[in-house]
Amino acid sequence: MSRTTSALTRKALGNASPGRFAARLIGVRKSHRTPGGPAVEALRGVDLAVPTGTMVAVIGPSGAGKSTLLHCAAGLTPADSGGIHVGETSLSTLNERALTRLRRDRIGLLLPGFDLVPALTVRENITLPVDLAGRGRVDAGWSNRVITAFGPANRLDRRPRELTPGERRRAACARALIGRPEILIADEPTAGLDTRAADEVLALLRLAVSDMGRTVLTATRDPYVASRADIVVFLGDGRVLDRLSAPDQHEVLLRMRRSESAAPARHRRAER
Ligand SMILES: Nc1ncnc2c1ncn2[C@@H]1O[C@H](COP(=O)(O)OP(=O)(O)OP(=O)(O)O)[C@@H](O)[C@H]1O
Repeated sequence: MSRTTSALTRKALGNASPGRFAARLIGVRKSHRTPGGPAVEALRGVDLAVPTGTMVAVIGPSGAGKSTLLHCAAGLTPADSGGIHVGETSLSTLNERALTRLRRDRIGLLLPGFDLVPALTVRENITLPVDLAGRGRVDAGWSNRVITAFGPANRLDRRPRELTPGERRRAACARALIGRPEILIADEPTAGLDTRAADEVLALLRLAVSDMGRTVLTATRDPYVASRADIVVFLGDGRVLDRLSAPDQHEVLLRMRRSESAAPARHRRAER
């Protein structure tokens, strides 16, 4: 993206009318500092808009900055510079307490390592966030919809170890949806699953958008997963390299290859 286009994109994103976007990142930069080592620039000025009621997939190779982007969008990691908005709220205006409340009330998280609690049943796992936050915050109708969306009713009173890996991931997905979040942020939601199980998880994410009116921001390395999104954003070396609407898998693969071959040249230019 040229400097002028990027500046225009930032202006457009910054002026976006309220409600149109569930999340916006405007010129976000983020470096990771390691003790004694050089800082790693994970995001180098990322502009990204996630339209309300869509599924947006960020795709890129390992180290492209996908997880850092998702963590910044979720308010889990502060950006070094740039703007991050969830709905109309600018994260930089929030203190730690308000940020915690925003994450609890408005964002659903499906992140690696967010495993189910082994001692609880599937139903208890799914409703855990609302039970911890205090009953009554979410209406029974919504809870029932989410529990039904998880899938087989006869699995609800089982422990996580009795489920298939796909069912466990779907339960984690339902748990992320139970608080009726404006946006569900899912990092590699199908990682480690076979095609069938991955399809079941993707079906639930699609349902969250089409039937439940949620917005999904996800990250993946898998072109098939990305092709199930409404918009695909290609990330490489901490930059947005390309975007694609209404993707098909073949086109995602083509653009991935194109982005990957363009990235080193871009990188070389930036270092001069
Ligand atoms: N906590 C951290 N400390 C130091 N460097 C980090 C940290 N987290 C990420 N990085 C570095 O930042 C860059 C982007 O990492 P990130 O995990 O965001 O990429 P990714 O696209 O999600 O990769 P993957 O697909 O492998 O998860 C990488 O070079 C990574 O090594």
